[in-house]
This record gives sequence, C-alpha cells and structure tokens, in this order.
Amino acid sequence: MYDLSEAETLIRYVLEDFAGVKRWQQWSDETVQLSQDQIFKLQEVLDRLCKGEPYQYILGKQLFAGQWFEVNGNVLIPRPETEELFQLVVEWCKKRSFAPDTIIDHCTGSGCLAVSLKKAFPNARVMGTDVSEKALDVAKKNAKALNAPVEFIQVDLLKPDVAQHLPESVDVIVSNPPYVLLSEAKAMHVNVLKYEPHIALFVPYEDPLIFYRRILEISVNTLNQKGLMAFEINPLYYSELKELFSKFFLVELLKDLSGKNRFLFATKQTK
Ligand SMILES: C[S@@+](CC[C@H](N)C(=O)[O-])C[C@H]1O[C@@H](n2cnc3c(N)ncnc32)[C@H](O)[C@@H]1O
Repeated sequence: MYDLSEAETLIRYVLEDFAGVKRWQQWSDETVQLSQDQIFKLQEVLDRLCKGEPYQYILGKQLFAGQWFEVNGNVLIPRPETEELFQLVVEWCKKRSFAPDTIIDHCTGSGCLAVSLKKAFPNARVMGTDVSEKALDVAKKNAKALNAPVEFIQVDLLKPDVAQHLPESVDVIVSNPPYVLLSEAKAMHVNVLKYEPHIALFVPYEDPLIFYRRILEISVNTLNQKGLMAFEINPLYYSELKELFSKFFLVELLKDLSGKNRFLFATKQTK
C-alpha cells in the first residue's frame, strides 16, 4: 500500500520513465497526448503493480543517500534504515575527524552501503563482499555508474577460508546481513516474500546471530584500534548481540527513526 504522496511520486516516475512524459509536462496545464506504445507500456507497469511487484523492481532503481541505485530481483531493495546506518557511520567518523583508510561492507547486495561510503570517503579503499554473483553484478554496475571505485569480491562468509581474501587491517566494517528467521516470515509483507531474494532476507539454520558471529570472528583481529564495526540488526535479538560483541568490544545500540534497536556499533576504544 502506498500513501498519497508516495503514490504521486510513483506516478510521476512511471510517466517519466515509461511514457517519456517529462516532469515539466506533468506540472504544466498542457494536455499530453500519449501514443499507443506509451499507453501499452503504462498498462504493463500497472499490471505488474497490481500483482504486487515492488515499484523499485519495475522502475529498476531505488534512491539511497541521494543517489539512484540500480536494483533487480537479485538484490534486496535498499531500505531507509540502511540509509540511516550509512548516515550514522559517516557522522561517527566526522565527529572524530576520522578518515578511514580501509572500509569493508559485508553482504553488500546492490552495493548501496559500499558505494555511498566510497563517495563519502573518496580516499579510502572500499571493499564489498557477497556470496551472490548476481548481486555482485548489480553492485559492480552501481559502482561504475556512480563513479565509485569499489572492490567487490565473492565470498561465502559461512565458509572457513574467508579471512585470506580480506585486508589484514581495517578501519570501518559495516554490514546489513540477512537477519530474519523463517519463523518470522508470516509476519512479513507477502510482496517482500514473493519478490525479494530469500538469500538476502533469511538466516540459515534459524540462527539469528550466525552472520554477526562470523563477521566478529573474522574481524576481531583486523579491526584497527580506532576503528568501528557497525551493523544493522534484527531488533528482536539486540540483547543477545550486545552480549556477543561486548566480550570483545565497547558496544553501543542505536535506535532507528521508528524507535527500534536497529544498529549496533562496536569499537575498541572509549567513546
Ligand atoms: C540484507 S541483504 C543486504 C544488502 C545490502 N547491503 C543492503 O543493505 O541493501 C544481505 C546480503 O547478504 C548476502 N548473503 C547471504 N548469505 C551470504 C553468505 N553466506 N555470505 C556472504 N553474503 C551472503 C545476500 O546475497 C544479500 O545480498
């Protein structure tokens, strides 16, 4: 379901992208005559929308941190919470006048975090990892289109040999890994389940901490003293995650705009 302003924005994008009706034409009093071909394209879009396909997959793009990212059914549609994570990481660094040299984004998907971080810290070496080759294809396209040289590598974080592919010293590690249990699926929107990649949503073995434990394991010795590990988390497991990371790091939980414990920041030094 869309609210009124979302629906209006969507209609404007659809008119522009699929029927070639420019923004100024949409605002002017002039009548725009659509061709048969344009009407056919609009009908096609309407059919897909009526079936519940997310408009981002239909348009093939999503705005994230002020930039358009290409998306398709092989990548999760970047969420506003993840944009909040990006902003919080940038603020954290700026507040400390910390210019990271090396940044890793695990489970990069569309590359939205990795590419945005490269834009925010152009001098940093930025890497993005993902198990899905098809997701990495999208991430690479986004990095190229947005002129953000990011190194993308295919790794399965759950396999033992991951560390050898990663730098030995890292300043910032971010991740929005899969964090939903299959048992939570019934509470999810049917269109998310139908159209978004399940590998991006669900944890294997019904283990909600699996990716965090693994990223912690491969990063505990490589994160620099002044560095930051920042995660998007499932608010249902914030206390277990806090306990896990507190064994090695100073931990701060941050809330998202809807007031949920959505982000975990782990550092080696005092705030
Ligand atoms: C929640 S999505 C996040 C995508 C993107 N970072 C974002 O925030 O929009 C999780 C990503 O983890 C990847 N993934 C799933 N299992 C993985 C594994 N075993 N190793 C590495 N990446 C994995 C998925 O392919 C997916 O792109």
